[in-house]
Amino acid sequence: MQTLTDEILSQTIRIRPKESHKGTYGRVCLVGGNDHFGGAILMATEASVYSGAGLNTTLTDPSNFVSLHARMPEAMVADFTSQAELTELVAAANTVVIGPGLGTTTQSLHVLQTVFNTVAHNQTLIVDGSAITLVADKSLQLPDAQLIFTPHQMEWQRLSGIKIADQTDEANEKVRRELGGTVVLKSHQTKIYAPNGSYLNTAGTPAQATGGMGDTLAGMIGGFTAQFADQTNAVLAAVYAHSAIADELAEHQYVVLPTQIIHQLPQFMHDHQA
Ligand SMILES: NC(=O)C1=CN([C@@H]2O[C@H](COP(=O)(O)OP(=O)(O)OC[C@H]3O[C@@H](n4cnc5c(N)ncnc54)[C@H](O)[C@@H]3O)[C@@H](O)[C@H]2O)[C@@H](O)CC1
Ligand SMILES: Nc1ncnc2c1ncn2[C@@H]1O[C@H](COP(=O)(O)OP(=O)(O)O)[C@@H](O)[C@H]1O
Ligand SMILES: [Mg+2]
Repeated sequence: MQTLTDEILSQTIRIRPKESHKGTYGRVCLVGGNDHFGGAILMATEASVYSGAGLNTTLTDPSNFVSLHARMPEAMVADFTSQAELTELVAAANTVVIGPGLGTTTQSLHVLQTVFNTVAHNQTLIVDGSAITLVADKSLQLPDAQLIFTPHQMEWQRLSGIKIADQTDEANEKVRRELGGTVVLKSHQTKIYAPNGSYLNTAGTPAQATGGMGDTLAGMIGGFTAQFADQTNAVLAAVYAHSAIADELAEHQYVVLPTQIIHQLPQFMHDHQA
């Protein structure tokens, strides 16, 4: 297992070429946020926007439209209960993030199944939060896409069948191979099991232990994978940046809020581009 260092940032975050436009930096679709968990998809969206994804569209419950527009005029919004909008927008994305605040109702399942039926082999699909729980509970068949799962330990227990106490590298890697794709197993020391090897994130702080922290990471992974060509490095850099920013803030703060990490992103990425 390799330990992540700040080298992953300069290996991943590129100085932007002059001749470029929003289309150069990827299209992200974020799907989630039911009528109880609007905050989750709001944070994921804000994290993708602040990571620099060129175009961001959020598919959510209409009850979240006003708050999304008010906080983030940069993002477009659409109704995830409309099958037509969902399929059209998801099909046009480079990266799709599904799960933050999606919930586990029949409607949530319908949205997830539609996304799974729509995504194609060349698209990156980040499966987070409720989407992981639904895949596990309903034994859903996974789509043929570039899959990135972002479970915390309890979600990984549900998805992999491995109890938290038994989540060894060997057992985790075996299930990753069966699932295909990459697994970001979140904890106080997040581990990333990728097709090319596994990585340990020693950055991060208990000041991060607050609701919405993972929703924010999912949005960052969305923004990074949409912009940066090497998909594994994009995931690793997002995980590392999320924790490294928190560590900097925690030098002077007891708790670090997800939105504070998000607002530091443009400056942090500026300081680590190469
Ligand atoms: N503001 C919002 O709208 C928020 C919405 N959220 C959404 O709520 C839904 C349910 O997610 P939850 O994770 O809260 O619920 P879950 O029921 O999936 O998992 C939480 C449970 O797992 C346990 N657990 C064990 N190890 C853990 C670890 N390493 N990290 C985290 N939890 C661990 C916790 O003690 C807790 O009992 C998701 O869709 C999520 O996106 C949450 O992110 C909280 C904030
Ligand atoms: N004690 C801790 N030390 C370091 N990182 C932590 C700690 N507690 C939580 N985190 C990080 O916070 C995030 C929590 O994700 P998650 O549980 O999915 O949050 P939510 O679903 O509420 O957004 C993960 O990235 C995890 O690594
Ligand atoms: Mg979560």
